[in-house]
Amino acid sequence: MNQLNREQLQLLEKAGFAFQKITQEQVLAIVRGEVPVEDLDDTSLVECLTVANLLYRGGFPLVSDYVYDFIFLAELKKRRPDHPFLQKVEPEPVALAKTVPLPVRMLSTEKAYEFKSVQRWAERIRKAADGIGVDFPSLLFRATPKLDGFAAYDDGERLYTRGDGRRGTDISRVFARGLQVAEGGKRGLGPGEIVVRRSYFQKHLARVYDNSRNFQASLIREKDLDPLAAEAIRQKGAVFFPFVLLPDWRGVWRELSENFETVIGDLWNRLDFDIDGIVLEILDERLKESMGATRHHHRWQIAYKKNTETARVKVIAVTPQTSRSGRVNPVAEVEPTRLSGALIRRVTVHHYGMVREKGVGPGSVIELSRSGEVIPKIEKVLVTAEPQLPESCPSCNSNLIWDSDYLRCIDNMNCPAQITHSIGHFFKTLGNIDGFGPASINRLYQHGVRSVYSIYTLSAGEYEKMGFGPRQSENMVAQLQRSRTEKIEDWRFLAAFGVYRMGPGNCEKLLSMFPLEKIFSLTREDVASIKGFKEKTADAVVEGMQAIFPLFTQLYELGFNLAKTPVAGYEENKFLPLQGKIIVFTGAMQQGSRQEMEKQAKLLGAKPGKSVTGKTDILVTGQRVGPAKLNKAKDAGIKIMNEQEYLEMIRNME
Ligand SMILES: NC(=O)c1ccc[n+]([C@@H]2O[C@H](COP(=O)([O-])OP(=O)(O)OC[C@H]3O[C@@H](n4cnc5c(N)ncnc54)[C@H](O)[C@@H]3O)[C@@H](O)[C@H]2O)c1
Ligand SMILES: [Zn+2]
Repeated sequence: MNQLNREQLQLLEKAGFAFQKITQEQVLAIVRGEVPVEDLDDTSLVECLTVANLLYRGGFPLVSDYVYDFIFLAELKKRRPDHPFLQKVEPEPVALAKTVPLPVRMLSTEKAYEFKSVQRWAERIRKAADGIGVDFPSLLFRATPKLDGFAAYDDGERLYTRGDGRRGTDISRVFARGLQVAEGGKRGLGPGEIVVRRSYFQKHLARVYDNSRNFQASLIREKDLDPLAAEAIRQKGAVFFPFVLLPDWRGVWRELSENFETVIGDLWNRLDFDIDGIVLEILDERLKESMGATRHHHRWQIAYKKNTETARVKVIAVTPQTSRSGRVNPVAEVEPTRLSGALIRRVTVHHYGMVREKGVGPGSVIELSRSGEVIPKIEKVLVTAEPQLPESCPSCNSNLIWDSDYLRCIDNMNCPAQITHSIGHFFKTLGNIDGFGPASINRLYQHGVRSVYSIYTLSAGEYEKMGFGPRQSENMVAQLQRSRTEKIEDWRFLAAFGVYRMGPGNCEKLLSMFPLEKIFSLTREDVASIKGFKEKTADAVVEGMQAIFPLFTQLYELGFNLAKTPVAGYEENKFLPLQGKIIVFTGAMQQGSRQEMEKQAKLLGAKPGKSVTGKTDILVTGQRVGPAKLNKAKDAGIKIMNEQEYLEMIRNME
């Protein structure tokens, strides 16, 4: 694709769009993945989004939804979260025509391409429900197929396009032309979409149009209907489908989360219409009202989408890589291939068991997808080849053993890969220190450094002797010093040791049940009592804790500035009313300074936070608080109280 096609150019022209900052060639180079979106300046990026959006709305999309959402939009969100383009419903090109106010606002939806994002959305709903006393476990969710048609609103008399969400265009003419409401429905059922039946499209239109999106626009055209459109309307191949008539699934969050794939899969194939996702929403009107909407989407609704783009790639070689834990992971080097906006050269294969069984070797062909948001995944092995299995560790050359599906290097005392990756993991997890990337760690290793502890004990002079520059050496020592004196959560510190299964999340869980001083005397029963742990993993965790004990003690005694995780139900804190709550104070307070309020909250067991994050429980607002901050908190489902409400609450608690 070197040029936009005629239809696309016409669409842009009709919408009054002119290339200004960016050229047509540049847009296409971006679409082909030759120019990364990161290289665009803000104006060009927005221009690129505008082009993609206009072409999509007009029926001739330039890129897939995934690329649009996760390459283009995501970049703008990252750079300019407040950019006006993100604050509104992406406009339809027909907005140039005369518009009329819509009877209700019609918004876009928030998107999720991973179950994890759906979980985060549910978490926000849980918080909002707690905030107004709605019982979350019994809250009903509804899932419906997301029709991939042309959005419209039917008030019984007129039919409107969605327009900019507030004002649409009157397209009642399509009903006058005989368009029917789907499923024997009647007029006036509110929002819905004009859609084309899949079977009808295949039989009558596929020869002329690439997809039904190309065809949809012709149904609402102002000019005389073309014969294919007239016929599709007459034969009910095209209909207006109000959302209230959609087949659905209803149930509580627990059912939904436990059977997510099944619920989604069942709905995905229920209709004879193209769909581009499943819409999830809650049914409680009071909660919906309290959660409200941004200018872009309702907070109580989300669209789960799938990235269906796949690519077939040829494997050039499979390279073994020893990880921190001693697992030897197969990494397939592939012929560079573009997939959903990224150039892919290497793909991690799950394990050597898969390499062996599925025949992933030089010359094999694999099918990749990017179902998640970043990492490519191997869907299938299409052409097999002789696998090459390493016999010894690529790093230390010692023999490998099979541990179920994994190959493992067991010489963890002397394996350079295991040692350097563990050191790297420590600093990366600590997250408050620069200058200890792979290159520096490898140099340290070459000069005999084997543990994080010795890194902390080296002087600037000693770093210089290893070949680090004088300024760099000074800086490394200063960084190390700072990493010990700056406050850091104890769970983060523990997670840095990289015990099996003990990532940041589980460390925080563990430390909210047992204080740091107790964790080396935990029994397997203690560990198994943590939610999500089974006996077998508990054994491994206890063993892993024993293994890090010597290093942990060494480092701990250097005196890190650890912030204790409040221990729930632990004797001394038992009756604190705000136990474990993360509270952020913002704005000018009346009762005292913000510091004083924070101190008081701490005494009641709370953890004051500096800024609003997903973990915040309560935002207490004083005078002069900007709407941006409030909206952010609202978006995250955080309970918001003004100073008076807050003071009253703690008075009642005390
Ligand atoms: N590929 C591209 O170039 C390109 C360009 C622009 C936008 N897009 C896609 O479109 C998205 C934005 O489009 P949008 O603003 O129309 O939002 P959207 O795709 O989230 O759609 C929101 C609309 O979905 C409709 N809908 C269909 N089935 C529904 C159901 N069961 N329940 C409720 N609503 C239902 C409603 O009309 C609602 O207005 C982007 O995030 C991207 O995925 C793609
Ligand atoms: Zn090794």
